Amino acid sequence: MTKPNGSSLDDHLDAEVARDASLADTAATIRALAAAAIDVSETVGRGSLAGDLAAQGEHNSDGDVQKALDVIAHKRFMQALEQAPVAQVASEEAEDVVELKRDAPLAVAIDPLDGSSNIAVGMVVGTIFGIRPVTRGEDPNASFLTPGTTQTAAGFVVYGPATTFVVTLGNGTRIFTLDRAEKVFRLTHDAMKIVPTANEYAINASNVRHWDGPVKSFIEDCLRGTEGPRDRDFNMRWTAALVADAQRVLIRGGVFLYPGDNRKGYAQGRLRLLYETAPIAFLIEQAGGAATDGQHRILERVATKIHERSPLVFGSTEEVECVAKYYDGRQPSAGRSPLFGQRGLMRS
Ligand SMILES: O=P(O)(O)OC[C@H]1O[C@](O)(COP(=O)(O)O)[C@@H](O)[C@@H]1O
Ligand SMILES: [Mg+2]
Ligand SMILES: [Mg+2]
Repeated sequence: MTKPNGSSLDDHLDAEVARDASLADTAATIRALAAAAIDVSETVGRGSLAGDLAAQGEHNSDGDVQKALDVIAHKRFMQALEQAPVAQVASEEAEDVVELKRDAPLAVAIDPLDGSSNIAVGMVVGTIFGIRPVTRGEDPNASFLTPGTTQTAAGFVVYGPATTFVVTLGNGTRIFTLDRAEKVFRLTHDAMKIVPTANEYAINASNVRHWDGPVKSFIEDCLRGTEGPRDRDFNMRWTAALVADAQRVLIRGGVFLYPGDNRKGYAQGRLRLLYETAPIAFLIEQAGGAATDGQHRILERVATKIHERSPLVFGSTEEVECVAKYYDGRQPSAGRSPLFGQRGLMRS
């Protein structure tokens, strides 16, 4: 049994290992990641006093320019994972799989610093990770080319006004908040339950002209509010850090979309399957929500390469299901009733 609010992440991990002894290595890895997160939190908290954390460096695996904080976080988390029972790491900030302890049982996919565009403006950033068993074989990527259902744990850290550590080991999703004085993560949100429906959506609406028909129709019907088929008004939020949007959805529901679109290189959206969408999907499902690529469950998706992207729609079950209806034609208003005349603001 998990201890009440205020109990430490360590206590929770002990309880999880008592429930299932096979989680001992996973728990040890989470402890190492949490210690590193406290260090990264301190650097983020110093802001510009820590130097130019947004200073630009090399290009990473995805072609994004690495910022100083991306590199600091990558190094600190790699250092942590070297001390854990981890054989392989797939990091956003490393082109190839990094080999650690040869005979160790686990593989970790990590986005050391999520929300990089927020660094320069002192806004929320985070870290995302997914842990899965090692698959031994010829292919050095083999451990990561398995469905998200093989994850033994997933989590993310939000470096915001408070630093939070959000984690699941397959037995519910919990939020631990950093007690800065004692340098301990303490339980603040036990066994979370995402409300099945809510009037809030998150999408980067500047991409409207690039979206496909179902996404345009879904968002347009949200915008039409009580005058449209949804018959209720919606609010919109976009933090530009997946971790912060995910934490909001966990706490008060809603739906997040980063779909594929017709910009060059964005057919599968922007987010990476192994260290962004699959861990978030595990956490969301463990809190009673849903996570799809628009139609299909993210956790069943299998990567073919370590930096593969995937579309992501997650949140309150009824909202995620509603998006699927626009994709498969079950939503009668999909493709008609435009906002402005015959041709909608967002429909081509
Ligand atoms: O700038 P956009 O297209 O709105 O994308 C924002 C999304 O990109 C990300 O910043 C991608 O993460 P990285 O910063 O790790 O590359 C997400 O956190 C966020 O949801
Ligand atoms: Mg990211
Ligand atoms: Mg990143």
